[in-house]
Amino acid sequence: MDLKQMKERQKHIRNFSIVAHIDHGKSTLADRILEMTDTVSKREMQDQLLDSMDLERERGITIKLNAVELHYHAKDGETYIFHLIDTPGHVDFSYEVSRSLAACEGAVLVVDAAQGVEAQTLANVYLAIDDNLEIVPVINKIDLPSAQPEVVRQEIEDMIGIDASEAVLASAKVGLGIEEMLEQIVYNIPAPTGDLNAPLKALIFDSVYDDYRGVVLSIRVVEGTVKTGDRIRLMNSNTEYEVVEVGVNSPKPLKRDFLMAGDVGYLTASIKDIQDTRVGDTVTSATNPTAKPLEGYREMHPMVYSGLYPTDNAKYNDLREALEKLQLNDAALEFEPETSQALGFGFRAGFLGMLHMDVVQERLEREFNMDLITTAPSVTYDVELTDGAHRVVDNPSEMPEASGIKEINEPFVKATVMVPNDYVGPVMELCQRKRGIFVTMDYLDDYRVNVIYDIPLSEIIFDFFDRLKSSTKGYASLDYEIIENRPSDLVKIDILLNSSKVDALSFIAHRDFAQERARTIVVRLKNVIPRQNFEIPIQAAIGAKIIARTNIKAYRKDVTAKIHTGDPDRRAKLLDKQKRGKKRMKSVGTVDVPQDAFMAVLKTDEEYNKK
Ligand SMILES: Nc1nc2c(ncn2[C@@H]2O[C@H](COP(=O)(O)OP(=O)(O)OP(=O)(O)O)[C@@H](O)[C@H]2O)c(=O)[nH]1
Repeated sequence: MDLKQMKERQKHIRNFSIVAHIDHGKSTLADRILEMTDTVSKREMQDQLLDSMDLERERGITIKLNAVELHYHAKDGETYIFHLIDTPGHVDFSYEVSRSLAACEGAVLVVDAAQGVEAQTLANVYLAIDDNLEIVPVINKIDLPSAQPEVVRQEIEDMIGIDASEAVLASAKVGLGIEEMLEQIVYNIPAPTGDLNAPLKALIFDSVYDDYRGVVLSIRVVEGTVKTGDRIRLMNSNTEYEVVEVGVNSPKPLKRDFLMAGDVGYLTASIKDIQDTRVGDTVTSATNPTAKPLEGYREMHPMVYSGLYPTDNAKYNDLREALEKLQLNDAALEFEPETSQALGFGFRAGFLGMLHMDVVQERLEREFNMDLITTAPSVTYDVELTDGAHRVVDNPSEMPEASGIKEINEPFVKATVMVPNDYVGPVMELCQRKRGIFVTMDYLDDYRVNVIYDIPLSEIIFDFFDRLKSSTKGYASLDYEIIENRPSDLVKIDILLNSSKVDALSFIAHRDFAQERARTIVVRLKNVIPRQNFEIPIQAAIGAKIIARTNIKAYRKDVTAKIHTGDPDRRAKLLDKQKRGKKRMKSVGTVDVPQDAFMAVLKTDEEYNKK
């Protein structure tokens, strides 16, 4: 292809993302686009094709971003090359959103015609506006009887401040408005303009590890071109490789001769060392390098930490390898080795939020066959000691002795809850119960309010979101950002099983709630730890002072007798069942402790209320 042809091709490229609040229909809309552009044959069409991980399909949420190349035959008779980059909508994953937006010139903004603009719609669209992307508004789900497209159109104008007079009225479900949206993408989103003759400059916006090909980089070429055999350099890690293959996802990988400025595709170069590739890094030519790397991504910092331990201690190295591979396409995941007296060798891992934590744990179990014990999540505390020194504590068991502490500071977030008028009461009640400090309340229109509170992050990460949803019949939406550390009157509570302290069960609570919580937790532990042939006392203590206790009674008769059955098949089955049941248990001293026990600290309010 000569330069003139390349220039012509570049004019026909459109790079865009779809941004929306969770469940407003991004994935369904992406599926319709794939159909309309004949990218996938009907036979291959599987609902929500872009959500490639099983986990995503099961949970119905988009987590990893995916880029596909599509060809659209527009009404003007020309064929356009679309690169569609999917983005997640959940509050935990906004870092992924900013990654995909950096590879685009435009964004399709999807708003549910019945729900209207929600907290995450705003957060995500502002990321796009900050990046100077052209916005194509789409009002989706107009097939719903409760749809109010005109109200929502006005909302987009008032709340986001963009022109929505041309907003596409669509139904991804029944396939309405899809062509109009594709036409608007062609006309409203600008073609990329990167210099085709300049030295190669490409942004790594995602990467995955493939056993055969090594690291597969997802790149947006900003300037120049790249082809098989080129020597490339990763600028931040300062390593060089020879390109083995370039191509696009269509959505299956499709080999190409080259990628040029404006293209979004993949690149492999037999990169075996995962540490070398960093999302946000710039790829350039080793022989003719560009002077300055692209601006990387905003770094994301984990907010929640938990311990990950293999149930089988021999699997420690497998767990490390699995974490390294996951980290490759999950820039926000952090981990470091940790030892626990109770659990042995494992890792302390940092996550963006609870969903992120769940997803990582599930991926470790499914994709890497790990059997894990995870400890209750904790935030990071800044502890000022009496000698003036500061210590950062992300593991409750490492909290220094109370006598050595001057002050404990915990992270606070500014939480914005968008809710219909009628539910303001329950929302405020919930925020107060979670130690929230009221900031302000803004009426958005006649029926909706933004309620703003400063709340300790530790209260948000547990069950706040579930509670918010259930107390507002699902109408509230939440967005939050970390603001600062503030002093709180916090104490560490230790749990003793059979009189010995189990470090992995320690937790931090506000002094006013400590006793109540301790009581709840010992009862929960009693319910989840199986009886053994001796009595097991469970105690909760602050320092040397016991603040709650209960006992797990011993077995009365030998239930193992039950498996002495004559039928060998049946016996094998029973033993097998027993083995499986045992899997997610860890022997702590003389007591077998199941996974549930380590999460007991998370279940809070139901038990309080029951009392
Ligand atoms: N009635 C109706 N339902 C729709 C429409 N589009 C999507 N849905 C439904 O809305 C739900 C959410 O759709 P998704 O496409 O999974 O939403 P999403 O925004 O991709 O969600 P995340 O990927 O989790 O952020 C699904 O049950 C869809 O079937 C539509 O036009 N009309």
